[in-house]
Amino acid sequence: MLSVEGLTKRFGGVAAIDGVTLAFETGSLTAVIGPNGAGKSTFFNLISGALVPDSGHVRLDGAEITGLSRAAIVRAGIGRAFQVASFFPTLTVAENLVGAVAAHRGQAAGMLRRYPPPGARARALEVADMLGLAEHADTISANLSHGDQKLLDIALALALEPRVLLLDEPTAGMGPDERWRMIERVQRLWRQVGLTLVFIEHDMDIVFRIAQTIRVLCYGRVLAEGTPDDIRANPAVIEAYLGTPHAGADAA
Ligand SMILES: Nc1ncnc2c1ncn2[C@@H]1O[C@H](COP(=O)(O)OP(=O)(O)OP(=O)(O)O)[C@@H](O)[C@H]1O
Repeated sequence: MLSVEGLTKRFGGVAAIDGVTLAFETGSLTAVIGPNGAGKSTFFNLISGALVPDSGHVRLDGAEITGLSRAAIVRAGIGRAFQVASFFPTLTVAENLVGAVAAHRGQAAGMLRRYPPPGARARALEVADMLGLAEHADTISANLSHGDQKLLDIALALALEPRVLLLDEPTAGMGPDERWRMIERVQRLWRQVGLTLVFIEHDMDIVFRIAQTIRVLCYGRVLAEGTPDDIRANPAVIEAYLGTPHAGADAA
């Protein structure tokens, strides 16, 4: 289980995350939602080690990971895919993934194109297949569609064999069709790998359709947590975020 306790991060006078205590059950699929500026990205930055909290704890299966380096947190089992793509655009999908697999195994990254370490390409192709990218294995990454570039970003995080995967707005910037294709792939991946998956999402149709549980942040604090049904009916969430009772309520 991933848990945070009393987590706090201030930027000047603003408490972006303010005494947040939350838990994410092993193997669960959770959406983190909230208005702009609620602290969602800061929350992910604190868990993944991009930011160090002012106070509080982050624990994975009881082990303290607070304040560890990003690399140490990845090794502990927390992966993250970003809103902004993080691959090498001039390399193919497979080459990018071989690099990630090899680095994760502590193998030298040099000479990878000509001499990939034994087993690394097979594992890279397996990961590509999990995200539906197998047919693009030899495509130069820069030539992928926007949606496939986001899938590659997730594949790169997956190559590091995380137990927890954080996805920051996986459908950002996508049209409706591409958006649902992405969500279907993410959901399939979650089922297949048995990950603890936590995602930030602004599209409430997606959130209510796929999340098992939802955590709502507002002004850096936990406004509500519960099942999609709990959240839809929560007066504080409706007032602060959803506006009217959610129209997509029957979609789930
Ligand atoms: N590096 C920073 N320096 C100063 N203030 C910051 C920094 N990062 C975030 N903040 C502030 O912290 C608060 C929370 O920001 P954060 O980006 O975490 O919210 P968010 O919920 O992810 O927003 P959005 O939905 O718009 O992405 C905001 O008031 C923001 O201006």
